[in-house]
Amino acid sequence: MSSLVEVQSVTKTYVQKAQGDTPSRPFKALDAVSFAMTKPERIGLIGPSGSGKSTLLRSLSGLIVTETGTVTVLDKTVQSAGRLGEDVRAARASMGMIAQSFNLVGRLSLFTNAALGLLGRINPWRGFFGLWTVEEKQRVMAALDHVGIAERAGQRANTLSGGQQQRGAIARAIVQDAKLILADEPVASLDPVSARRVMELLVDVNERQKVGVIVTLHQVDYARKYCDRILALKAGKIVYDGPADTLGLEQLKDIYGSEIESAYWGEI
Ligand SMILES: Nc1ncnc2c1ncn2[C@@H]1O[C@H](COP(=O)(O)OP(=O)(O)OP(=O)(O)O)[C@@H](O)[C@H]1O
Repeated sequence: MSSLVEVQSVTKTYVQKAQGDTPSRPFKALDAVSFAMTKPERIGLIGPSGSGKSTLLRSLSGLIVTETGTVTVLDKTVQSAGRLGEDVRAARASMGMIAQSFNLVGRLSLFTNAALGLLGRINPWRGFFGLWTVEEKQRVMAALDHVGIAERAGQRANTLSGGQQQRGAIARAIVQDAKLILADEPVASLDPVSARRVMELLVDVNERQKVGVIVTLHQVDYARKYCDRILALKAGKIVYDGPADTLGLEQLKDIYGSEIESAYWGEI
């Protein structure tokens, strides 16, 4: 395997609707974005609101199809020149996705939600009827234990706290044996203690299981603390790609402008 993720010159244009006297016009949500992850890293994707973070993350899994450029994950083409690759399903099978909320199927138990990580590799009917083998059950319980919520296995997902649901989504990615986790604002709606626990778990799966992590974060502080590399977007362009600890305050002020005070709690 040459790289976990390779993004080459990806551009995504949306049409901004007319407002008042201003006619509708195209604008680039992603503008010739390129980067690669050659070993399992933790990349924090930061930038002001509307800078293109979610668009970039969603294009990595092919949920958003870009006009130009190529996205490759684990040497499988997710998309190229505006078309999904033939390998996109195989690529997705190795990606664990974690969103800000609604990660789990609310009416199903936590156990079943985590077991859904097995679906890519078993007969879907067996999954549909919950006919898991003993080994599969053990695998699911081990993952729930790993994220510290095994005692909640039988509980309906919609009765779990936000932090427990996020941990359930991480357990599902572990069960799936994901090689890459794509997390879109996974801690945005959590209290600080739950947020810290979720970020620590992402560090843990990265370090112990060698899973690459790409996580969008509103809070720069989390990116600096829990990620080893930061990609900063501004108006659809990458304006910083480097170690988390060398991203300086002046650069941050330049990236965030007036949003800096809500994006960064450190000393300004
Ligand atoms: N379907 C769409 N149609 C039109 N414009 C869109 C669409 N999806 C996103 N955009 C625009 O593209 C830009 C980038 O959006 P994106 O959600 O990627 O930003 P973001 O950095 O994740 O923002 P936030 O931090 O606020 O979530 C924004 O200006 C957004 O309004």
